[in-house]
Amino acid sequence: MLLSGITEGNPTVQRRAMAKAITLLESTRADHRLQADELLTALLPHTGRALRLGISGVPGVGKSTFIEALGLYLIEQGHRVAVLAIDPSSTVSGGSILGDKTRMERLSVHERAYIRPSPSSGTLGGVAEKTREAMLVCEAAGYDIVIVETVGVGQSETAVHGMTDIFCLLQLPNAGDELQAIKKGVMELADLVVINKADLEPLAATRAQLQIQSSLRLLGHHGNPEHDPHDDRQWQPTVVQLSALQGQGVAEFWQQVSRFRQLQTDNGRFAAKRQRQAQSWMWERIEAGLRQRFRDHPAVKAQLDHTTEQVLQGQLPASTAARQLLELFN
Ligand SMILES: Nc1nc2c(ncn2[C@@H]2O[C@H](COP(=O)(O)OP(=O)(O)OP(=O)(O)O)[C@@H](O)[C@H]2O)c(=O)[nH]1
Repeated sequence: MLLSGITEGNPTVQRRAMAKAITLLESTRADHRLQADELLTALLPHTGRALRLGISGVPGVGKSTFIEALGLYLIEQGHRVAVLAIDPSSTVSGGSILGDKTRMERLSVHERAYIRPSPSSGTLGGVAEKTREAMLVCEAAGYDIVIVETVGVGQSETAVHGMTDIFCLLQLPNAGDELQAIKKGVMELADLVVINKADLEPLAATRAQLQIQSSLRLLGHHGNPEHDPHDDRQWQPTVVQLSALQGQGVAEFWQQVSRFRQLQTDNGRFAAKRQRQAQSWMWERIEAGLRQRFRDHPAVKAQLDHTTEQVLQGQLPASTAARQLLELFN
């Protein structure tokens, strides 16, 4: 029922089915998880056709303004747009700052848009897993552009980068910010850097664009040794200027995204990246699952505190402790 509601339902039925499916995916009950896995497997043949776009940037850089402008532009072009979010703070506070519907007032009420806030509990890995699964639901429902948004802090950017086809980093025009991004290692993740609020400081925006463009050339794409900065059949990370507030530069931004898609499809990297992502996703979840089972194992549970204390007191080498605990798990 849920399956046909998602793939074939009229807009109202579909929206309800999507919300139900995503709630099911986010549930922690074991029986729900079984149903969710069945649903995902059934949905899989209907997925994979959307473009998955990751967007990050520090609070205040203009993500919501940009996503709203981009979303409305894409809808005008005939697309259907889903917006999902990974908010690391939600895992701590239980509340979500991202994906709040009031932030994108026009987009959120549009019938060709679907906006879902960040799942609000669990580890970052868990939250990312649920978002990735929600993305599949959106794709099965025929949304051909899926935007996954995150704030420019911590590991959440790596998570979003790991589930999207193209990763865009929003930056402010004033100098200095780009250096921070380079330091944090986020710049290497970016396929496309957007200097937003270019209307406020046009000169600074141009300066930032040039600076970042040359840093990106130095960094090499994603630290990938196979990347050749002179090969025009490969995507070269690009910097664009934009004013989300005035809607200026949105079409140019989309042109770049389309060029990325075309180029990377032609050279085989688009498909290869998705395969790599699926594989590392599988391993990440296996590792997370094993860690949880290890912690829940009765014999390990009984011994863990004591052994940890011994390691802390310098009475037992950490590696020996690990071996002993793993022995108990066996
Ligand atoms: N001048 C100008 N202001 C902008 C532009 N884009 C966004 N703003 C303003 O910047 C402020 C922050 O924008 P948001 O879109 O809420 O920023 P955000 O990054 O989504 O921030 P959070 O929603 O807190 O994560 C708002 O007051 C916007 O109106 C722009 O291109 N030019």
